[in-house]
Amino acid sequence: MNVSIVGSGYVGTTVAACLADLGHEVVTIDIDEDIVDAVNDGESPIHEPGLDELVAEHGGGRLRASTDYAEILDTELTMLALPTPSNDDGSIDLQFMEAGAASIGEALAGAENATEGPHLVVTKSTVVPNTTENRLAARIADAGLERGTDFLVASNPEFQREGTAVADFLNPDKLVFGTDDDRATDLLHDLYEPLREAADGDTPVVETGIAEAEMIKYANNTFLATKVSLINDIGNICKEFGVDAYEVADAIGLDDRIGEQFLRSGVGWGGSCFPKDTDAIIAAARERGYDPAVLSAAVELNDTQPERLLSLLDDHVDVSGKRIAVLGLAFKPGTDDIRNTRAVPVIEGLQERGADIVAYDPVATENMRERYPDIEYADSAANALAGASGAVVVTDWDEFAALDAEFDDMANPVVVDGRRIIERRDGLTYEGLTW
Ligand SMILES: NC(=O)C1=CN([C@@H]2O[C@H](COP(=O)(O)OP(=O)(O)OC[C@H]3O[C@@H](n4cnc5c(N)ncnc54)[C@H](O)[C@@H]3O)[C@@H](O)[C@H]2O)C=CC1
Ligand SMILES: O=C(O)[C@H]1O[C@H](OP(=O)(O)OP(=O)(O)OC[C@H]2O[C@@H](n3ccc(=O)[nH]c3=O)[C@H](O)[C@@H]2O)[C@H](O)[C@@H](O)[C@@H]1O
Repeated sequence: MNVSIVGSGYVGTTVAACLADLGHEVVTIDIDEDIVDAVNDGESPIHEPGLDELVAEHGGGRLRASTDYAEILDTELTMLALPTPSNDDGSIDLQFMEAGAASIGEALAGAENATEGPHLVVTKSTVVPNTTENRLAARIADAGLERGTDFLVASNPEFQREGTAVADFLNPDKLVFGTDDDRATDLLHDLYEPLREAADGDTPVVETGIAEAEMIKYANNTFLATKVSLINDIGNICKEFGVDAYEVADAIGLDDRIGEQFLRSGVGWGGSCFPKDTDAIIAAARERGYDPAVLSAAVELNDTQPERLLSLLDDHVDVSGKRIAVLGLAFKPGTDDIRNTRAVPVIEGLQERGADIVAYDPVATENMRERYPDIEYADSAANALAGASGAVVVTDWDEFAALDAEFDDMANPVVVDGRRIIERRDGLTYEGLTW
């Protein structure tokens, strides 16, 4: 199939490179010329394990990039993989999606569509229910086009995670096709047929309405975020009783109805999606007169975990004027992404207390330096710990599990672990956040 993808960022590039690898002819359209040049030169514009190899193999061949929306005319369907950030009040900001949809409309209106039948426009980005039909279809139609005759719309949300995006896309737990037209459903089946064949054909396909598909994505992300907040709530209770929340989580995870994943309690969830998607669906619900009590509590609890971490440190050290090590800055291990990382409230809490911060992360230091240029950054965990009067662990990087003698070089060996990654041992004052 000939496929176009508007937006060549984390999702667009990953999906494009994987679809090219599965045999489709794919073109990505991006306004950023550096990204377009990189893809055509066979270089991945983003860091994801396995993506460099796929872009190197197909870039400039079955995978091309362009700044020209007219490229969509030679394709059977166009996916929108544009950003959906938050407005100041937490609601979804649709400016990028509406601009992309308007450009698609202009391209479709301005030239003869080379493919048979109405062009299919698929929302890959995460958008609140009814956005595709009410907002995006309307922007496409603004060019003088008629939905149903000139174009169709559908929703096909994406569930990949950062750090494992290629593997997640190629081996999904499910595919969700939100359509209101048989031709749209058939095209999505054609698109994913090679993926399902490669995955032994047993990937479940959920055929549903467009708004249902949009809501499935929010339900998925907010359920997982709430699951982590719930285990953090339970973990905080455990801590009050001196009970190990990880032993409790391991046991309850054996119940199939609960499941073992997303039960790692600690300093909370961050990243480019859980916080913005939770805020967006809460804002959209409130706009319609419903206040989602559980989701609001999940956010509130997530916001308090960093302060709980710091109050445990306060129990052992008066941090004012003292050197305090922050281990881990990325929102999770395996990425240099610091968007909504829990390290930010931890750093700000330490600054409010007058601490002298020294931070370390294996890959995210430069990103954090842009945000906080005035704090000290160490080039190793050992150098961050040397002379420190206390340390907090924010990201569960594997290398922190190997730390041992490095704690002996601290001025005062106190560690508060927000991710259950450091070994408790003699000579170290160790506090786990929920154990
Ligand atoms: N990052 C992730 O792991 C996941 C993200 N999502 C969702 O996918 C969507 C996209 O997210 P990311 O890929 O992370 O965004 P991103 O910010 O990495 O990429 C967006 C790309 O769109 C380009 N762009 C902006 N305006 C444009 C326009 N008018 N025309 C053409 N290109 C334009 C930008 O230059 C950028 O390269 C969001 O809705 C997000 O919630 C869903 C699942 C996973
Ligand atoms: O919509 C998205 O962008 C994506 O958001 C998340 O993926 P991601 O944010 O990349 O990372 P996760 O592995 O889900 O972790 C999110 C946060 O939760 C935290 N977490 C996760 C699991 C856990 O048990 N405990 C915990 O604190 C992580 O440390 C991290 O800060 C979802 O897992 C993906 O399915 C979804 O596609």
